Amino acid sequence: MAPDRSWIIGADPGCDLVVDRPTVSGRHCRLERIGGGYRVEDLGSTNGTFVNGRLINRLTPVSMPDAITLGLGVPMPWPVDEREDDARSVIRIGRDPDNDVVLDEAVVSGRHARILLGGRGAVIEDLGSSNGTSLNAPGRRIDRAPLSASDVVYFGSLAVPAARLLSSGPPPIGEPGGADRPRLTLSAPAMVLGRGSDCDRVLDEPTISEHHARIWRSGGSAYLEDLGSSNGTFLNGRRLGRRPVTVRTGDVIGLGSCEFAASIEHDPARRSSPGRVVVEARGVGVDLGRSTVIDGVSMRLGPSALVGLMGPSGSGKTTLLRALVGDTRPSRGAVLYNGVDVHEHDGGARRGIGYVPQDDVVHRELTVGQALRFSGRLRMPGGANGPEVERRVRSVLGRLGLSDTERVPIGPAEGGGISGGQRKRVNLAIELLADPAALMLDEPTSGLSSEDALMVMRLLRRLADEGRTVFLTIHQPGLDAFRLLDDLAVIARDAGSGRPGRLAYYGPAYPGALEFFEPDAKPGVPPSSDEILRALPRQPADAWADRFARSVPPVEFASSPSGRPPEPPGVPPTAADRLRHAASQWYTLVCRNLAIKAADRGNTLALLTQAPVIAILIVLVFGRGAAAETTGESWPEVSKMVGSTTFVLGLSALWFGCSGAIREIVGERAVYRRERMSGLGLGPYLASKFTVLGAIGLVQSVVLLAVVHAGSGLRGPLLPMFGLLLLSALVGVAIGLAISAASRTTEVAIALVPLILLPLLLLGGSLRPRHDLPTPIRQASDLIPARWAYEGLLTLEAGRRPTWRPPASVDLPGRRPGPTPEIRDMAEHSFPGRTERMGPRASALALATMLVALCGLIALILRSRDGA
Ligand SMILES: Nc1ncnc2c1ncn2[C@@H]1O[C@H](COP(=O)(O)OP(=O)(O)OP(=O)(O)O)[C@@H](O)[C@H]1O
Repeated sequence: MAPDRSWIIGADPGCDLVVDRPTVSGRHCRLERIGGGYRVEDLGSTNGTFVNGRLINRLTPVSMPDAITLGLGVPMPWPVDEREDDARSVIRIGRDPDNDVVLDEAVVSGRHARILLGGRGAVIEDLGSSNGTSLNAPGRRIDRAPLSASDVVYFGSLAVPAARLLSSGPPPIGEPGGADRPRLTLSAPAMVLGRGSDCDRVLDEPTISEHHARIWRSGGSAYLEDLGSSNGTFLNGRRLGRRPVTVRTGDVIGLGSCEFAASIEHDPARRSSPGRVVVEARGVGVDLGRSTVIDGVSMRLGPSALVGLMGPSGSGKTTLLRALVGDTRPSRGAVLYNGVDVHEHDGGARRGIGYVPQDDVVHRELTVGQALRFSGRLRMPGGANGPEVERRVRSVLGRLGLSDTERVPIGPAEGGGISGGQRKRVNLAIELLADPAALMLDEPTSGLSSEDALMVMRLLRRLADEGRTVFLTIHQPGLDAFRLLDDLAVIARDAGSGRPGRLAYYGPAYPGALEFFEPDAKPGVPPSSDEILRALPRQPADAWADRFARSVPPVEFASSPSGRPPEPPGVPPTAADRLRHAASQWYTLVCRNLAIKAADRGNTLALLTQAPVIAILIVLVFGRGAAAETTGESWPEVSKMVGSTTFVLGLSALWFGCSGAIREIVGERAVYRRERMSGLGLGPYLASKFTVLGAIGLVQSVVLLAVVHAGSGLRGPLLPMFGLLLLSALVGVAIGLAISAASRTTEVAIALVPLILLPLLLLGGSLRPRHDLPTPIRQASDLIPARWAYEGLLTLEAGRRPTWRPPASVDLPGRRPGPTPEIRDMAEHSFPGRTERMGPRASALALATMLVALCGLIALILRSRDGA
């Protein structure tokens, strides 16, 4: 009898029903409608056609409730016309608020598409949208196509994983899986089934084990797992192995001799905003130093997806993450954020991404509340005002369970600070202040206990469910944490080969990744993410990468910006706006610096006491040797005292400035780097450092001069001397900041100190008079700020000592013969041609020039590190 109608089903585009899966053959099977029923025939496919778990080799009668699978577990889609009556529910998708899934994006039409959910799978239909609906690549437009959870649907150019859409549908109408089977409804995140009284669903049947199976929801899908039962767990007639399998509404779950129809209830949080951001890596390669760390990485991070990145230590996870957030510029390829190249558009795109680096991006001296408020003022878009920042800080603290720690200093934990897990959450909280649409985190669970790690992962799961794209590097997560991931990316790199890390896998995390790497299945041992890392060394990284590339269709990218640009093009800021913004950043940073100094009492006390202590020491060492008339000292004694005292004065001011600044930048490098990515200006940053350190230098200069001037009997004019000391202190600050900016660690910065201090001493002009130095060294000494401070202070002092004459017997070596062996002579001798008018001016000018040059140098160093 001839069929009424027939459909060819397979992977070839010309088939009536296209199922584009690696295990499905080009023309896989034929479905026929005949009379009131259907029959199916395999067309010589490689992997076979199965009906209710049995391989068929001839025309086999089937009906809609039968489980028909193509190759390795791919459900056969029913022709949509046939299924219309069978469709148990419809998910409407579009921009209009009355859709089941609302995608509030310009590229999405009001009523864009719908998904028909039937007993055996789903079909998506475009509803005549303006920008079309495509499947798995932006260009592959469809009017109607079968849909599975692993597909990515493009609404215009906005990509949304199908898993997210399928989990958003309304509850099915009618009895799933046939009216004759009892329904097994998953409404909680997880459910254990078995005979034991502690099970979530107690099934008192002799063929059911104490703890028989578990069913749980994760990342938009539901999974069924056998818990080592005696009589097995079945899904649509196939016995489960050790690994969990995806379960959908309508599937038939068999436990021992009992059968149930699965009904997966949907998570209402997923229904409104499946996400706004697509992050794409297009063939990204990064060279660092002389080695290529990663190469050819292409991936697309969909909206509201929680994606993990695993790989052996040193494989390039952090490098990839930093390229994705715009912190490291790829040597090859590009990173796009909603179609905008993050590295080309300096600000906007980058600022839309929340990035939590491995190192803390908080000052440990501050309390949790202070850290968040300062960060909020610096980072919240559009220069948010005080009440807005306050509201946002309170809301974020509450959401992350940190309200109780608001007044607790951040760290260290052993010094009464918050715990490691709380600190990770504070770092995350800082990012959430600006409500980013994408969040990238470098090892957010490292160093945490398994409970804390799970808590952080649950938090990230929630953030992804709210519509964010969340991407994190992770080392060997526990099974519960691993299950929370939607997708997993794995980087493989051959240890010691010098070859780059390659993308070895990117796809569903659990159990998909375990299946891909085919770890050794040990009966009774629960599967674990460690098996992936153990499997990697079995093949070279290139072999994994090739195998992965063969297993999935090549990634295609949107050719035009996909979705909403990261920052709506508003009115460009005027010069006045920019100035106001810079002033606000400067003010916030000054307040934060002061708060840190106030909290860091030990360090600040040391900074403030060093001036009086050193001043008293100078007086004690040199006594009143400079007050010649009163002590009756001889000429060389007095000139030596005056020379040494003025030299040590200038040197101390320089030193105070330098030592106060040496840790300032290097000590907060991670914070600076992160804030710079989110729009911190270099000008306000440097200005804030000079403001606070300059104020400290000012107090120190006043104390130093007051004590030494009075104690040693100096006669130089106070105000000009103070001006020179303050300038010296500022140059010292600039030297300290330059060392701090150039050093990778605080230890390196401190190790560089003698390199600075000793030339100041040796070439300053006091230990060895300048004119005695060989010519090149003398010329080099003009670059030494201590020499200028000395000249200025000495000539000021000389100007006030015109008449004193030493005993005739005294002779100063190298002194010009003549009758006036005054201190003026010594100044003239050391700095020929400088009068008491010229000397201080030349010194001030030289010091000011050095200050400006050093500021330029610090800015250059910091700028060169921006993209490093
Ligand atoms: N600035 C740099 N210059 C040269 N090589 C670098 C630089 N930064 C990192 N590398 C090298 O790149 C490789 C990858 O480093 P990366 O930190 O990305 O690895 P990872 O997978 O995150 O490691 P881990 O898991 O240990 O954190 C390492 O071999 C590292 O030594």
